Amino acid sequence: MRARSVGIITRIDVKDPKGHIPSMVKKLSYKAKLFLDPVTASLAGTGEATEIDEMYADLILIFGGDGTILRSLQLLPKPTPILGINMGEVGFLTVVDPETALYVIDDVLEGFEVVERARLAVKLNEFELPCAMNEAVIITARPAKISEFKIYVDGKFMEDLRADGVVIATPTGSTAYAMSAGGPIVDPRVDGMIIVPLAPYKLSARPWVVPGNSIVKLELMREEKESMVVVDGQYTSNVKKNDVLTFTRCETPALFVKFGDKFYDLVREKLGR
Ligand SMILES: NC(=O)c1ccc[n+]([C@@H]2O[C@H](COP(=O)([O-])OP(=O)(O)OC[C@H]3O[C@@H](n4cnc5c(N)ncnc54)[C@H](O)[C@@H]3O)[C@@H](O)[C@H]2O)c1
Ligand SMILES: Nc1ncnc2c1ncn2[C@@H]1O[C@H](COP(=O)(O)OP(=O)(O)OP(=O)(O)O)[C@@H](O)[C@H]1O
Repeated sequence: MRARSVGIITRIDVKDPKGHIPSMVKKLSYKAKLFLDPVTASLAGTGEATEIDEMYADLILIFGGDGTILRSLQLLPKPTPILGINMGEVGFLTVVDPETALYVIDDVLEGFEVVERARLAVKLNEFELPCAMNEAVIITARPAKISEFKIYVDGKFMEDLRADGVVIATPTGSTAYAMSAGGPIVDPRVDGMIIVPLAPYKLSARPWVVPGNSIVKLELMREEKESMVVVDGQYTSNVKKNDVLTFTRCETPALFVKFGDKFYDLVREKLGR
């Protein structure tokens, strides 16, 4: 693919002492039509800004950490290839080092390949929530309270759990919250959905991996204990007894610019610390 228009999104509290972001804007302004989010426009000293939900571009550059990628994915108006430049702490999804970004972009503008990453569609009863790149977490609204729910896969009863909650993750999200909760690390090329109980009050409870095209349903059982569903740490909604959450594959995967095959290096280098 080639990019004739590029959107640039920057983490709100970014620190950029070396001026990587204004340099990128200047360089790209000769090569492509640019859409700058308000943070980027202010750093670059240009008057014109475009909100993320108005960025109809061929390519999106994101200066930030993983949270900035997750947030942008929920706001972008159409599926667009993303290249993340790490201006955050961990940067598992932001694979380009800011020191090399100006060189990397030359190659990318010559043409790039796109990798699809599966997302999760989340429904609360009949109401569609934003698709999850990492996961949906169902968790008690009050700390140190226990929730109770039943999980079904393709109409078959899987198990009932009393627990703090449960994480339903994509393979991409397997290295995030799901990993911390004891779930397996899953290569993102695997077509699967990961179900990880959070502090289950049950000796036999274990994480599950089910096929990526499964229909997973979760039914809340307890009346008096309110819970929440949180999508990618960005979107939150309250859930209550008899609510049913449904998880399926999202029709629109996330698109990332292919940048080496770094998954195992990233796991070793970023999560092994
Ligand atoms: N105990 C935990 O591990 C825990 C708790 C809450 C949220 N999270 C994760 O945080 C994400 C939201 O990110 P945020 O930056 O807005 O919140 P945040 O600032 O609280 O950061 C959470 C951390 O998770 C890392 N992370 C996010 N996605 C990742 C991925 N796919 N692989 C590896 N690491 C990843 C981030 O780099 C960051 O260090 C959620 O989707 C959830 O996965 C993790
Ligand atoms: N323009 C913005 N407006 C509002 N919130 C933003 C904006 N940019 C970033 N954020 C939020 O700020 C938080 C911190 O950003 P981010 O996760 O990118 O950095 P980080 O946590 O240091 O990096 P990492 O996730 O790689 O460890 C995230 O929750 C993100 O959603």
